[in-house]
Amino acid sequence: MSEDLLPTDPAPSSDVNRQLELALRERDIILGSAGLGIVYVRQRVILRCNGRYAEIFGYADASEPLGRSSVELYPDEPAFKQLGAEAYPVMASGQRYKTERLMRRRNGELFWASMTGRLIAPDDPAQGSIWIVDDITEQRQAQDALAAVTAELQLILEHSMVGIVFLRDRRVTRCNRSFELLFGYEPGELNGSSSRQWYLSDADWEAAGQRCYEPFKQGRAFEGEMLLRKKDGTPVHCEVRSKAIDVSDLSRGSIWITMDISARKNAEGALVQAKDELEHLIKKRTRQLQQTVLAMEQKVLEQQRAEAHIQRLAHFDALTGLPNRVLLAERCHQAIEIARRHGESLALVFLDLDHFKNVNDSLGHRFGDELLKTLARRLKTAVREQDTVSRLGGDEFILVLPGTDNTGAGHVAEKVMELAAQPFQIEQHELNVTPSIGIAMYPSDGSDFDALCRSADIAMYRAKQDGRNSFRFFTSLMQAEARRGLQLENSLRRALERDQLSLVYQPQVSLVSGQVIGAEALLRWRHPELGEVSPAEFIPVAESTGLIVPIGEWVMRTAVQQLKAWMAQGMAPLVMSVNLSSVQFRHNDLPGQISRILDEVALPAELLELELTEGVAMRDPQGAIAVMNDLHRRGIRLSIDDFGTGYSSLSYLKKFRVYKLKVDQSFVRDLGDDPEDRAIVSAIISMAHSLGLQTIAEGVETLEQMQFLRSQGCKEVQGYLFSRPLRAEEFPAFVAAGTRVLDEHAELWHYAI
Ligand SMILES: Nc1nc2c(ncn2[C@@H]2O[C@@H]3COP(=O)(O)O[C@H]4[C@@H](O)[C@H](n5cnc6c(=O)[nH]c(N)nc65)O[C@@H]4COP(=O)(O)O[C@H]3[C@H]2O)c(=O)[nH]1
Repeated sequence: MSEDLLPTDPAPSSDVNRQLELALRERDIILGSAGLGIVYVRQRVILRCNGRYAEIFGYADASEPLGRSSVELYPDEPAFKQLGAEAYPVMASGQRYKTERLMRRRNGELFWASMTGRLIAPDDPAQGSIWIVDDITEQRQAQDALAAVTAELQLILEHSMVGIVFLRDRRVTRCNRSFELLFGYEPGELNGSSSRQWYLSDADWEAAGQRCYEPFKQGRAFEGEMLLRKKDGTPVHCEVRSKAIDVSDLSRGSIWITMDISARKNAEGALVQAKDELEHLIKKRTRQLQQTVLAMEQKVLEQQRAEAHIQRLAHFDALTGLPNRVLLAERCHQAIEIARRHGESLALVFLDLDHFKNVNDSLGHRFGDELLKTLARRLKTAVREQDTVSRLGGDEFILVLPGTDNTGAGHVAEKVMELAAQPFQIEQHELNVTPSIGIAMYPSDGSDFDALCRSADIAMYRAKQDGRNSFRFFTSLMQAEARRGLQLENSLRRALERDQLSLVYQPQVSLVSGQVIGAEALLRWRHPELGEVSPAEFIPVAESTGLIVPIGEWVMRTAVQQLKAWMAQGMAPLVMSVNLSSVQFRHNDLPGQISRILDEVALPAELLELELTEGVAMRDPQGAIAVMNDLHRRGIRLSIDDFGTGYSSLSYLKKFRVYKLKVDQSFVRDLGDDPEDRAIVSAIISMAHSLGLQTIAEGVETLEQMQFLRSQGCKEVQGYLFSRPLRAEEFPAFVAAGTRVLDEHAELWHYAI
């Protein structure tokens, strides 16, 4: 190998030669075994090289390159020259020249070579140079790869969107721009600084260090969210992922990948808030809905109740709970239908309490209501399951009794009379009432509900007329009378305008002086077809239709005009009594109306006397007292007509501004043979005296009656004994002859006196 590298020199002596030869051999062996290529080049020609050199450049052995131009070893001539230009100045200064270059193998392949060259004689470059060459292609490739990876990593680091920081001993060794931007630092500002600065507090910093220690030690990544701070102190939510660079040596530090999640956190916060608000809203809405639903349920319930109530009201009487007229009509229609199909009869019983109004007026509606409720309960006990007991209103009840004939209806009516007759104990009061009952039968008295009602009503009315407290079956005669009532009503409407009304005057005589001291005006109606109609028949019709108001005014005006006319004819003044219906009495401005008439006629008020029945004060005693007071103030006299027949309350009587009581003719009629009537009449007269009231008795037909009345202290009388009601033109003559009547009975008269 030595000959491969060095020129063979002649040996100076055998020993010396021998030693030199050995030394050269050692050197050759060393060079030959060297792992690096070594070449001796002079004047661009390869003079010597070792095996490794030949191997590197692709020669078969170390002898093959010898004598070849070293230029071939370069990629091209310029490369060769460039090396020469760079290397020879260095080598000429005695230094080694070191470079890494691309060189060319024998097969033309380029490879990276590290080359270290030195001139054998720096002062004589022509002596050539020795180069140590190594094939570093693999190393360069590895370096390139590493550089590429490093560059890539650098790229990643620099352009990563997330912040990346390398810490050692918790100080920044390196970080990317994103990390700096994340925390608001200038480029490079963080290098070498402590990580403490982006923690909010020492405690946080310590805690973070402790939290990541364990994962680092185990080679795991630490992951978590942290609230950190920017350079200016602004808090920033970060997601952090960190790992020790070398698990076996934690002192080599760690890498931290940091991401700003403030936006996400804010969004999450906003989301949580929005969710909370939504939940709150939903809860509120749910509450509202629940309330609405509740309110609606309540409303529906109320509606249902109201409907049920309306339904009940529509079909049942609120006071007694009995079916009302509507339901009664329905049931009656059904019952009639069944009766018609089976050819059966049916009874409709109309019940009305006598003088029930008095209970209400005297004790109050509460008592009246209680009485009606009790009566309703009693009535239900009187009938069968299939019967209907209903209340029409007021004190009117109707019973429908399917499959009932006259006998059965009569029994029920008697039973009802009994039940109604039993006293009603309401609070501390024991009340007694009597019913008047009318019965109509299907099919004889009506083929439908309305017709049966009308018939029963007529029958009931008849029961009342016949003295009340009784029952009557409807008859065809009643039908005729009812028809007449209707006819009267229609005719009465035109009676005034057709001048069919007139007045007659019944003299009133003083039992003290025997003189005619007054006249009672009594109304007469002469109908062209019906003839003379009794006021007892048409006055109730006039009252029920309200016609009594204009008729009454006419009576008043006619009566006072008549008195005025008589006086004008020379008759001594006397008192004109005019009957006043309770309907008139309740009419607005009665006192004013009477005063106007008196003014019109220019008659002193004290010559007019108004006869009121006891009933006028029943409905509204206080109002009646006020009207009486008003009339009294105007100087108009008041008397109570038909005294004893009504429902007088003595306590009210004392307050009434009346000056006279008129004893009803029903008591006078039987004075002769009824001790009870005598007792009543004497009681009325003495009571009147004790109240400071005068008395007049009506319907006096006999001397006995007159004598009795006079003996009891009654001062005035009227009746057929003295005179029937007279026509106006007859009256003055009677007054003139009046004493004659008494004269006829002068003996008795004197006896009586
Ligand atoms: N049996 C008998 N009867 C006698 C006797 N003396 C008089 N009468 C009659 O008895 C009635 C007395 O009148 P009244 O009690 O006010 O009863 C009156 C009165 O309540 C009412 N009335 C009559 N005219 C009017 C009027 O102008 N206005 C009002 N509101 N009612 C009147 O009609 C009722 C009946 O009147 P009249 O048929 O005129 O019947 C009169 C009269 O004709 C007698 O000795 N024996």
